[in-house]
Amino acid sequence: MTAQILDGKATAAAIKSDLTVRVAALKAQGITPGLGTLLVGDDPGSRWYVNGKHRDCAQVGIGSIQRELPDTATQEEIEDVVRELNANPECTGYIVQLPLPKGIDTNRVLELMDPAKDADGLHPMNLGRLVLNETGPLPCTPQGVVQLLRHHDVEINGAHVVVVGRGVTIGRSIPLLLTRKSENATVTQCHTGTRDLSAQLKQADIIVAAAGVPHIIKPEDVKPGAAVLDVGVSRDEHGKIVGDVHPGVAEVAAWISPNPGGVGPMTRAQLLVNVVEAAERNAADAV
Ligand SMILES: Nc1nc(=O)c2c([nH]1)NC[C@@H]1CN(c3ccc(C(=O)N[C@@H](CCC(=O)O)C(=O)O)cc3)C=[N+]21
Repeated sequence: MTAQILDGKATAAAIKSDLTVRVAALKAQGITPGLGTLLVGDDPGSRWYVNGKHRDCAQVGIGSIQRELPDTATQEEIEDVVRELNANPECTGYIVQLPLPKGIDTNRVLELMDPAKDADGLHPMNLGRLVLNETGPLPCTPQGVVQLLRHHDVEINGAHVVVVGRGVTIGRSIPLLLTRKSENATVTQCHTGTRDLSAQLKQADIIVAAAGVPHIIKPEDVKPGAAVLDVGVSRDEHGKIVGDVHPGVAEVAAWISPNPGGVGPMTRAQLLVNVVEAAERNAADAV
């Protein structure tokens, strides 16, 4: 058996074409959504991701506001840009590209953001709203995972999902999304303290691998017919992406997300969804 592909590129393209229509409707009401990005330092990977986000914006008609600081920037200088983006009416949503340089208090920066402009869904207010089942921007990669499953009609209702990883941006919020009544999954969260990861994985109908450990998910640990999502991004010595999922898993699983081409494009699409939905909420509030 060879697994079917959870095609993140195609799914993201479908989401973007829907957003193009919604952005046009907002513009007809005199509202142009604008995504701001703050990039601190000149890590080439981070720069590439930020540029990709602005390319996506151009495709769907969202404006771009780019801010950059050198990696020597102080906490104060970073917070000044955050205050500027909070106040800037052209910026309807923004992200502070993570990670920030060593010595910067990231949580303080995130808390200073206007929660109504939080395009990443990582502000404490918005993570709290998620816990409380209130509407708000959702964390991009976790919601990208949910949408990728939904788009391919993979049964989530009643499924046993095993998440590997507990990082703040991804692993920690995936169970919050998947255990909502609308998704109705049963979730086991595994991490480096899990005693017998292999035994947990063998129980899973759906595996979400967000450990950042190359090939931690091996074919012998996957139940035949499972869906496996590869969120991990490590690099080999040639700079090529190595995921958390061993390629042999494709022979056992029913569904697999390629990496690249799976969860990455979905993360970017969800960022745009958050920007457009925030603008739609503002438009509704203004009436
Ligand atoms: N505040 C903040 N929000 C983020 O969402 C955020 C961040 N900081 N810091 C860095 C990570 C990384 N990230 C990616 C997004 C898309 C792809 C993506 O589209 N990748 C493509 C191509 C990958 C390649 O070839 O290099 C793919 O998977 O097909 C990858 C990585 C968002 N991040």
